[in-house]
Amino acid sequence: MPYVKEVFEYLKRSSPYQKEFYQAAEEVLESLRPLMLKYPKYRKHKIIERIVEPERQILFRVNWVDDNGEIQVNKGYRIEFNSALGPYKGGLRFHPSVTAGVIKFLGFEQIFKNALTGLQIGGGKGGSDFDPKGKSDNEIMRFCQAFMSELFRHIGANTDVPAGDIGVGAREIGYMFGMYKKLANRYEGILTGKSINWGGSLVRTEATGYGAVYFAKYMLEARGESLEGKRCVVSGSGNVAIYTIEKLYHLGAIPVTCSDSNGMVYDSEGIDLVLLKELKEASRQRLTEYVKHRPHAKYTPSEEYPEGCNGVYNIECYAAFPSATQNELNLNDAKNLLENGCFCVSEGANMPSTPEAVDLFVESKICYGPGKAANAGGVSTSQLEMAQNASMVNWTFEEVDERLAQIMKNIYNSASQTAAEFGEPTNLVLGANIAGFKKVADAMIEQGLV
Ligand SMILES: NC(=O)C1=CN([C@@H]2O[C@H](COP(=O)(O)OP(=O)(O)OC[C@H]3O[C@@H](n4cnc5c(N)ncnc54)[C@H](OP(=O)(O)O)[C@@H]3O)[C@@H](O)[C@H]2O)C=CC1
Ligand SMILES: O=C(O)CCC(=O)C(=O)O
Repeated sequence: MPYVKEVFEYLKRSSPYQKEFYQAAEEVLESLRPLMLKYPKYRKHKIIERIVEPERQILFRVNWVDDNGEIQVNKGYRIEFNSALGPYKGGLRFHPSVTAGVIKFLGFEQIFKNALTGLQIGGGKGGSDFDPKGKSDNEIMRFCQAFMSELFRHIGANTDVPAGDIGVGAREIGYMFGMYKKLANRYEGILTGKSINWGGSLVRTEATGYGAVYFAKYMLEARGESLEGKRCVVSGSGNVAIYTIEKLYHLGAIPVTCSDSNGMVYDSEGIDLVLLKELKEASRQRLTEYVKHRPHAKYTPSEEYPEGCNGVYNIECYAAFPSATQNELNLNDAKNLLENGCFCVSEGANMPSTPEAVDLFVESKICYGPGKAANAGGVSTSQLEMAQNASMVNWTFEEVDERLAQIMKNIYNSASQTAAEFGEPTNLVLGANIAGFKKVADAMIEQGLV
């Protein structure tokens, strides 16, 4: 269909140098071909042309002072992509690799992910090229305050509700919330991922990792399989990776790897979760420390990974949980996984697999859960936090966890039923993209040209 191609060419011309955004947009647009043929109304209302343009993009300067008294300057971003289904919702990423194109890809994915949850949340994302690594706690606080001193005028409990992502966890959310409260003179739910002591929800910390494992469980159950007793590989060692590992243990699986940007750990006896939490959540150390406490485990620096490969995906496993960052799993990695018997890939990270790797997973008909479906547990639980804030109640851990599991099941059902409706029952990329798009597109039509 030349129409989709034209929109894609337009995007490249009008938003130059945003390769991650083109990648995310191309995957969605390609999936939409059968839907566009079946329902001409989407073309009539120019939904594709409208949905690829953010409703608003905010780019701002962030000045702050480091511990040596030097002035530092970073870029801040918030993209308010689509509000057809509710207030803009999506995390903030602090990482030196952040660019306008990275934030745009993340915001674009967020529209469809949030729609899939079935909850009333629109799509947004934000962040900064600030590098939290090696910064003192005071530097982190001053940066977060400076960032919020501009962001506060754009967000609101019913307007735009950011949360965490790479480099933004409970500590950063706390500092940003404090600054918002001071500037706005209001105590309200303008961020999620807050501490339990002052408005957070139980399970939000665990939600993305738990959700990715629940999603794998539902994909496998549909094929008469399970994770019990199975060896699994996990990449990353941040929030998503840690709670993926935790839930894998709950289900009787054996997670044997984790990684950071410098290298990976292979622990054939299973990752020591208490140790990993201590190293990453409490003392913020590198994974090289892990093997000092677990001498039988093997640490491989990333320079020693087989050429063109991510070492994590070279380990024999039944299921893989990419939980670090975009494009961390390429075609070589996908081939290695399949050759080593991997039958299930559930993406905790956003767009961790390259397009060639995605194609191979889809062709091979393994259980493949794309990020916008498999990692939607985080944002879903953020919405549960918003619901608790709005009604001034607190739900128990079990209550939130049950709702999370049910939401992940609904997402799986919606993606797989849509995939079946369009003639490719195992293709959850197709199913997730069409199901998410349709919800947003119908809302856009019903709300008129705004
Ligand atoms: N937190 C959430 O609720 C959600 C997160 N996600 C996605 O999950 C992924 C992980 O996020 P999260 O766990 O929150 O972030 P964290 O900052 O807690 O952890 C990120 C982990 O990924 C590693 N990593 C980051 N960048 C790279 C890179 N370029 N190469 C190799 N490793 C890298 C980090 O290693 P190092 O410390 O060395 O940088 C770290 O181990 C991201 O894709 C995020 O968008 C998706 C949905 C919700
Ligand atoms: O919890 C949220 O609002 C957003 C989580 C997020 O950034 C994501 O789903 O990628």
